[in-house]
Amino acid sequence: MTKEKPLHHVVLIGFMGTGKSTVSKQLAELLKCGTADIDAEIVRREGQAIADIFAARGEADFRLAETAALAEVLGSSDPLVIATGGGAVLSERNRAMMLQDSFVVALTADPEQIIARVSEDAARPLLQGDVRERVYKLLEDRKHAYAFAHLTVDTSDLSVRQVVELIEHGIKMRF
Ligand SMILES: Nc1ncnc2c1ncn2[C@@H]1O[C@H](COP(=O)(O)OP(=O)(O)O)[C@@H](O)[C@H]1O
Ligand SMILES: O=C(O)C1=C[C@@H](OP(=O)(O)O)[C@@H](O)[C@H](O)C1
Ligand SMILES: [Mg+2]
Repeated sequence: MTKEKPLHHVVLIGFMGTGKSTVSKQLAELLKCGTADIDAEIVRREGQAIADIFAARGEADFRLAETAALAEVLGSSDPLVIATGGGAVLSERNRAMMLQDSFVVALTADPEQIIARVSEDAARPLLQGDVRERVYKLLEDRKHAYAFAHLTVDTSDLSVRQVVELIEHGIKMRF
């Protein structure tokens, strides 16, 4: 009988504005482990802001940089809480890497909550123009994209602290 490999990292997936970046930092504090945000890693590796990579090099190039950053971070020997960008799950290769030795948590939120949260920050290149229209269109395109997670947390009516505690509980149940 083959023994199941222990899960090393916690990976947060989910649509833009569901709270991945914010939750990852607080969850890492609670779990007393390191943290990484793939968007921040891309900026560090490429020496360019996310919006500038989209504008100057296009989305396909951004996705290549995203896969490279994800592979590097997942290779860390220290256990990490990892916030991905909302589109990282669109690649089969990325999904396979995430499932290799990580506990994958999907964050969700109602469309109107997402719109309210992302409207505070105009930096997301895929939400330029009519934010409401863009969010509804992308939510439809990605409606099944986050279903591969081990655990899904609807953050709509929860504080960041409550989300963090639910994930901690889910991790305890899993191990
Ligand atoms: N549970 C929550 N309740 C209210 N606001 C939240 C919650 N989680 C995140 N936010 C806010 O929503 C915005 C987007 O959060 P962020 O962590 O950047 O999301 P993501 O990384 O998933 O795009 C931020 O202003 C953040 O403070
Ligand atoms: O959903 C997406 O395709 C994207 C989400 C963003 O991250 P957040 O989900 O953290 O906003 C960032 O990676 C980029 O703007 C593309
Ligand atoms: Mg983020």
